[in-house]
Amino acid sequence: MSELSGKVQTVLGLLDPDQLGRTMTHEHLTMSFECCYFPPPPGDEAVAENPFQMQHMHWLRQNPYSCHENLLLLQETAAVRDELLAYRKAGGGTIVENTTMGIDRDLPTLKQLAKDTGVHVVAGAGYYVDCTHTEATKKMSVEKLTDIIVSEVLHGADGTDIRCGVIGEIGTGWPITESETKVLRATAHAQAQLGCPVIIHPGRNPAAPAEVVRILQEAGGDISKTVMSHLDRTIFDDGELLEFAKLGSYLEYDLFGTEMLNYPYNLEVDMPSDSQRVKTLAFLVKEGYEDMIVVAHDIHTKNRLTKYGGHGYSHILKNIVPKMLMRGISQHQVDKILIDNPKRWLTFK
Ligand SMILES: CC(=O)NCCS(=O)(=O)O
Repeated sequence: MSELSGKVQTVLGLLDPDQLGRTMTHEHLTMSFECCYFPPPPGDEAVAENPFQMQHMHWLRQNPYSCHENLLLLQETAAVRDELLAYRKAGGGTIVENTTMGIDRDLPTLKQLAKDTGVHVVAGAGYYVDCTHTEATKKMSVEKLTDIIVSEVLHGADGTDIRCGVIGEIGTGWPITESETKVLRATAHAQAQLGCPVIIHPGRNPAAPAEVVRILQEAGGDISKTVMSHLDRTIFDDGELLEFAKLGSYLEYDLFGTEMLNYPYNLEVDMPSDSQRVKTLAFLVKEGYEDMIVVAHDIHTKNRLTKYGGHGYSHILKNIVPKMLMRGISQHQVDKILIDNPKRWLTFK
């Protein structure tokens, strides 16, 4: 039996799962999202150049990806430190930090933030979406990719001895590219060796999550220890959602706090409001999936920090939990979503 078995691996070392407490399963504390820059609507170029003023906050919420500076969360470590202290005060215990290779993962900063704030931080291994894969990555065999991912969990990543405690977010688009498929197979092989949690960023198409599950399953992955992220912008039809839920992955609603009229990466998508997200959670609970739901904010741009008038990392604990209770999700079920489900997922087999 490995020393990881029955434990959770944080950036500060192994932890007894009972110590995790309330857990956000998909956040970023330091990263760059430059890879996904989207040009501003015609005529808005000047606002995009100088966005951080009170009168531009609504514009930033509507166009978060159209301003280079907004994509540099890695410049905000001091603000994030304050946010994590507030998160602890609000009853938070753990954050899964999903930054992988390609979007400026910074493990020493994560370790320092965990030390400074007392929040447990679990870091992510592996690769983000295809456009961030280097030429060298694209040429690697599945075996080589597997070795790298395994090493990030067992020995440390990015030239440090800081170990990742989860594989992901593993980035995939739609359609899934050849390089992303290799990374998914490597993820499944590494998971089979390590018995570790996996988390996936699916492409923006309702068929994408099930296709990822198919590839992982075929390569020997454990879907019962896999989180499917971003369902709030991916599957909208209740019937399709229940079909996907039957495949057995954790179901993650992780864009709490995001309200956006035109989702630039797929204009077909109507981004839900927080009220609609809570309604979907209540639906899934009613259908018997209370043991499979996990939640987060997926903060990946500056404007979502409280420093810039955003909702911050405590929004779910402070505002969404009361709304969940009001909409018929019991305290026991809320505790499953915030504590028990993340704990089960994050514990190595
Ligand atoms: C960092 C990240 O991948 N966030 C998800 C953004 S998306 O618009 O929901 O794909």
